[in-house]
Amino acid sequence: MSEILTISNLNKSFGSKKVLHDVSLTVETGHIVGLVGPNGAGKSTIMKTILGLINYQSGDIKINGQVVSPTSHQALSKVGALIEYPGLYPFLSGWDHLRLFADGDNRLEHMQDIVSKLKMDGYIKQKAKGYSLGMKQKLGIAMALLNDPDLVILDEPMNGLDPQATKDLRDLILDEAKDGKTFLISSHILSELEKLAQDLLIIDHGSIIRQTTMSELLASGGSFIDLQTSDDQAARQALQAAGFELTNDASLRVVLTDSDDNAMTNVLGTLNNAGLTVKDVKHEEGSLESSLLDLLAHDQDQVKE
Ligand SMILES: Nc1ncnc2c1ncn2[C@@H]1O[C@H](COP(=O)(O)OP(=O)(O)OP(=O)(O)O)[C@@H](O)[C@H]1O
Repeated sequence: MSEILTISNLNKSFGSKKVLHDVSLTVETGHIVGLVGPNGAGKSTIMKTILGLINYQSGDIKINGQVVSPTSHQALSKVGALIEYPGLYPFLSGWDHLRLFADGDNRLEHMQDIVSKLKMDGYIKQKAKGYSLGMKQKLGIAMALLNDPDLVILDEPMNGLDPQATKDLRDLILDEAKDGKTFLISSHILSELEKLAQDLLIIDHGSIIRQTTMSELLASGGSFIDLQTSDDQAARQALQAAGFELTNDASLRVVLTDSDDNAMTNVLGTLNNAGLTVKDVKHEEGSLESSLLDLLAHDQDQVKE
């Protein structure tokens, strides 16, 4: 496997405020990588430094082995990006925007192709000043993908997209990744990222607290049995007395361990023996959201110590 992007010991301050602390990460060629973390953690700042849009105090950013900085852009010729909101000219049409950005021999073909894939045919010839948030966002994504980049950096690309447009974008990203393109995507819509990303970079307070794969993180989130009974308080006591681990929240949730193959039977048997009626039961796998919240809570505890 080769790495298309490597960042080593990146430090960035705005005035006296330090926002990136020794950030080191790698992005494998052809992978879809999610960059996740709380508001203000430093996701956009990392993306902007990768794109040479802002300077940094120390560290090293390389794309395909070439250094990137505000004064060294060569490697960025094969990078497409959408950061925050796309800067659009209100009196030009979407098609005009694409024409301004399109490069290479088959540019008209590429433009039509991306317009069709993102289902923008109906309004692409209209002036951008009349576009909705989602239409603008799609145009920004189209511009990022237009010139067949090797690496695509998307900051909150699902912002403003309706469910159909979100699915269209997901399918497009998955298709492009199959053809070997690499994506670095930040998003707060974790359920969407869960369907897309195979690798994850988790950032908190300007530091990468974990670089992992989606499957590894989800597996670490465990699985559960969620229950509703005729008397949840009595059910909690009966299950705890029988040795089951329960989560501390208000719901009645049994934590499953790998070693317990008959957990469902045993849980239901325990409740039955206690004379309780089970009204609802669900087997739930850990989600990206729950795994991430656990990790961030753990990081907060370490910051306090
Ligand atoms: N131009 C700037 N001047 C001063 N501080 C800035 C500037 N840009 C960002 N910051 C600060 O840097 C920190 C990281 O911001 P950044 O926008 O990278 O976070 P983020 O993870 O993208 O957040 P969000 O999820 O809210 O978009 C924040 O504390 C922010 O206030």
